[in-house]
Amino acid sequence: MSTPALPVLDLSKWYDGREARQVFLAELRAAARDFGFFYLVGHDVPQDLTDAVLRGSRDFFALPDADKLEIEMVNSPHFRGYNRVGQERTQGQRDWREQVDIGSEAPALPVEPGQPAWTRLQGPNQWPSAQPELKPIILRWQGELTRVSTELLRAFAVALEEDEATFEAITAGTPNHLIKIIRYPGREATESEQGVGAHKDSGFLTLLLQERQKGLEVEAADGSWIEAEPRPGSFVVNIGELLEMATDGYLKATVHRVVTPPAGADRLSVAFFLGAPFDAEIPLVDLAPHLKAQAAGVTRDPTNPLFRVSGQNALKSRLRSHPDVAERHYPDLVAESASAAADRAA
Ligand SMILES: O=C(O)CCC(=O)C(=O)O
Ligand SMILES: [Fe+2]
Repeated sequence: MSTPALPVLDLSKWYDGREARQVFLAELRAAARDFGFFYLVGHDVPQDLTDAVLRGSRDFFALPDADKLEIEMVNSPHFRGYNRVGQERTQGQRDWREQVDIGSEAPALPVEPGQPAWTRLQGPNQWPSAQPELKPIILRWQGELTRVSTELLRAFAVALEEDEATFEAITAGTPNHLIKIIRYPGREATESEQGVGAHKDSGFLTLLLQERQKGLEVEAADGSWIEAEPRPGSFVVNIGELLEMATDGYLKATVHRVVTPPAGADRLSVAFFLGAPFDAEIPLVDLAPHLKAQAAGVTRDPTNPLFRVSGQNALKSRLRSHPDVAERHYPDLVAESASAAADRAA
């Protein structure tokens, strides 16, 4: 395996006495500031579970279309379930991938007048009846990755010279997350190469499991693209827009994309996005002056407003990525944003 351009961090150092912890924190700060991306090893997620997740993912995508479409996302007001290739969009362009979205398991809240629209994001997942073994595997995965990402967020707080519990409002109780099981089919190079278009992740932290095919690319400070090849036993970790916002840009959310594999190959990955509970306000960390002096501020993008309430951010991202779900389950909001756009154009 070639030497990776992105740093490799070992989470076992965080648990391994004071000196090792200090080394880990310095590495974490540097990786987060220089790239916003790193590989994580030493995380203690059992290999047999990782293998089962990858096998279960492969088995799902090998099911007949009818079994996959049984859990099509458009059935779900909570944006859970299966999307066919080309169904999802990034920056208005079709992504060449099929995928299943699975969130925190919770009952849907009653839809009542006056409730914010994002309360409709909470709800049950859709599970394929043709593959009953998938649900217990993914629920175990949710538990393990919640443990790792919660611990990482504690480490980030300490690396920022804050109390370990700074982000407790995000991770206490049942933290909010989204798992995306993704398959990128291969394609002739003459077609679009957009597996997923260039974007930043919208949550706090992302932990990505890659199978064997490369394709993930990370934007470097000079605008070039760094390949983040699969490394067995590791996760690729990156910072999302909410952690950038919480730290006034001291930690940064980095743009990345996936390039479609060549015809005849395909690529499998499983992403875990740690978000904040929908009703949580994003905490704004009051950084020590010497850190504040290095904080770049939050990137402002008029086409991508950031909100303090987590659910508002989550709904914004979901409506943008899944216009079919938006039209079926949120017609009021679609009409509202169309008229706001018309007002702006007038
Ligand atoms: O599949 C991957 O490697 C990355 C996917 C990704 O960046 C995303 O879904 O946000
Ligand atoms: Fe991403």
